[in-house]
Amino acid sequence: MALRRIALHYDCISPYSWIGFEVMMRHSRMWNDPTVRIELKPTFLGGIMKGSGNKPPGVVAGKMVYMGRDLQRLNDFTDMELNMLSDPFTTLFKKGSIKAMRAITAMDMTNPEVVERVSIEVWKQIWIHDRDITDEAILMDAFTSAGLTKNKAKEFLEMAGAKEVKNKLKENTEEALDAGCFGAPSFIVRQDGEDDKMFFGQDRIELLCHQLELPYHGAAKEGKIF
Ligand SMILES: N[C@@H](CCC(=O)N[C@@H](CS)C(=O)NCC(=O)O)C(=O)O
Repeated sequence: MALRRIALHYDCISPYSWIGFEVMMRHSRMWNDPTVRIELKPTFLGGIMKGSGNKPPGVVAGKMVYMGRDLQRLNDFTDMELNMLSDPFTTLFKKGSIKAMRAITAMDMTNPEVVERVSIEVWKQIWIHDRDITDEAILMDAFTSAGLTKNKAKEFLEMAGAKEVKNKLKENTEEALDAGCFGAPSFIVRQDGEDDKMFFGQDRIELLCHQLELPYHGAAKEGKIF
């Protein structure tokens, strides 16, 4: 069978991206299918919002309240321990995630094997510990918790300022916009001879599986997301 590629566009500022990432990676391991390739695409959600003319759910008061409840329900359903942020407005809209996502992009360009572990540790810092991921010391903690040496972690933080890295993050973001993305996580399915198909949300992995005729193994397996 011809190769099916699934581009997973995510941003660590987005808790739903974390869930989508874990669920997709678990499915990929369970499928163990050489005709399916997951391509991790660190993306800048702020750029997606701007480029698509969308607004983050948090700017609508009711959606922010709902998101808090939704995350709690997701915790109850899985073994995740997501916390609502103590100051969501500052964390999500003033501080953002660009430095973290640029550093992860630098890893993707040079050491892609660390991207999965590091991304998860960055999500933990913000969405479990409510820590400031614009602070380099917090990012260092995340990178070293993922197994990087201090020197290597520092190197990636420095690389985050490089033009090629900034351009690559922009490129991933534009690629998502071109496919019609307006939020995260987004999954773009690519197959030779077929139009690209975009799926928005961790809760649409079931439909993605149906589209690709791949087994869906649930949002959580025996209560575990991982
Ligand atoms: N139902 C989706 C919601 C995902 C979601 O709300 N993502 C936010 C970022 S954390 C977003 O991009 N929202 C844009 C929108 O809802 O239009 C899911 O469960 O994954």
